[in-house]
Amino acid sequence: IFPPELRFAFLKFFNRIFHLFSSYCYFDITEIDGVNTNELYNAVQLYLSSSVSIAGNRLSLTRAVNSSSITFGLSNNDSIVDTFNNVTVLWEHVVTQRQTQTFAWRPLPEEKRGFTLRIKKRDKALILSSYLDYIMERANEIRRKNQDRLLYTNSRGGSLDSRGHPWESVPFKHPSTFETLAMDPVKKQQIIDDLKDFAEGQMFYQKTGRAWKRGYLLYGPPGTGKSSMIAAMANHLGYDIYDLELTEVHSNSELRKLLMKTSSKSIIVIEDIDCSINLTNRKKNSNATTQRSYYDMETRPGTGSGEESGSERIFVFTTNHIDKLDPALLRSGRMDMHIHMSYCDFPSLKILLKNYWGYEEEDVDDDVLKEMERVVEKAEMTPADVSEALIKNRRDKDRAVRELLEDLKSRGDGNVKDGKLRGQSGNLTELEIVEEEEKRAIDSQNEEEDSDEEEIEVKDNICKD
Ligand SMILES: Nc1ncnc2c1ncn2[C@@H]1O[C@H](COP(=O)(O)OP(=O)(O)OP(=O)(O)O)[C@@H](O)[C@H]1O
Ligand SMILES: [Mg+2]
Repeated sequence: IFPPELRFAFLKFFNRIFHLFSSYCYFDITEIDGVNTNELYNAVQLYLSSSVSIAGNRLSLTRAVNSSSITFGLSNNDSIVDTFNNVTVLWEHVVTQRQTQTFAWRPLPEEKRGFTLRIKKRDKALILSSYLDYIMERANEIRRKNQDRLLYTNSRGGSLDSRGHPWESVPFKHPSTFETLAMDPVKKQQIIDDLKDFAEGQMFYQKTGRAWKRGYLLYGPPGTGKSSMIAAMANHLGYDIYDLELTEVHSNSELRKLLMKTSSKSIIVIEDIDCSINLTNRKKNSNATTQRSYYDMETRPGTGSGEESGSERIFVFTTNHIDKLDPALLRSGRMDMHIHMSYCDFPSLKILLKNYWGYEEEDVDDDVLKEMERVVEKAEMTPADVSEALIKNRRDKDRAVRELLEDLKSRGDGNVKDGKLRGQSGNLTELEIVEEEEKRAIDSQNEEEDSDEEEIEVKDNICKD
């Protein structure tokens, strides 16, 4: 009845009035912007799939290629509430049918999808840009965590692949997590907290002008979980692992190339660092410095990947013999945390019982548990040994536990008899002497570190002034 022009004008007018009185503003984020895919759309989708307490009763599920996890999403025309900095916003997923195209170079999907964000007008300035930044950041993180990890190795001894990369990669599927890692829970939590502070510390590193890196030294006998710890770190953070085989590196420039080709948010691992040293010492001049400088080198401006403060790297070194390490390697700034992985103690034993048998503390006979607590440290069994004992009798849990206890007892008695442990007299045994020496070596390093740190602080202050 009305001519279309009039109808349109009326609608426009009505809309304007409506918006004038509405206390909300709306932002449309369409999936396809012109012909390009809108990155923000994907980010919002990922973000909503994880961080919002999902209350909608219809969710869509997706699983990406190369991923082992499933993500939830908002179904068509559903909405969801989110809060950011105490501001509440509403997201709506809007899906409409697209008009059929007669011809297009690149056919568009039949449905037109988009998110509409509703924010109170008075909150707009407060949060909009920081909220969107936050969403992009979270989405990247989720993307990384959903993807399977990669393990890179330099076993080709310096030769490059067809694309000029010195690293070879395979999917990394180590199941170890901090939950399954058997070690003192307090120490474990310290490490988790340290990783968290580091991963979230970009601002700190930028502000202080320090390279965004952290070094961990894991030491202890074989089978105590050093490699498992590295896997747990990678799984926890969602980082890839670069397993750097130093014996395959022939020069500093080669090492530099390798380090330059590592990506940000990765863990660079150098296992058995004491063995690498023995080997490299043979060729004195070029390589004696190698083991020390790889850690420093990567972070010097101009030698890194070119995006210094934004590129985040964790170095992990492992050794069975901390006493054989070059003292300079233990010095300030090179290792931020020394982590002693040791024989199975009672808390670790309980974790292993839970891993393998699903045992909670109350499931195991009280007397057996007490007996285990009494003997486990004397037995000096590694978590690897205990794990082995636990899976030996897969079909008979009770028997497995009984046999493990017997095993612990006999080893413990043997150790006491051989005088390997602290005897009645309180004298230190051979083993403990080694441990004491390790501790002393580290303590003296720490002291040096402290004084070095003071020096750095002074320098920092001078710079500030
Ligand atoms: N702390 C632990 N928590 C859980 N499982 C462990 C632990 N330590 C060892 N294990 C078990 O033993 C196996 C071997 O351990 P892992 O390779 O981590 O030891 P390692 O300290 O790296 O030894 P090496 O010095 O020989 O490299 C692991 O795959 C795991 O099943
Ligand atoms: Mg190992």
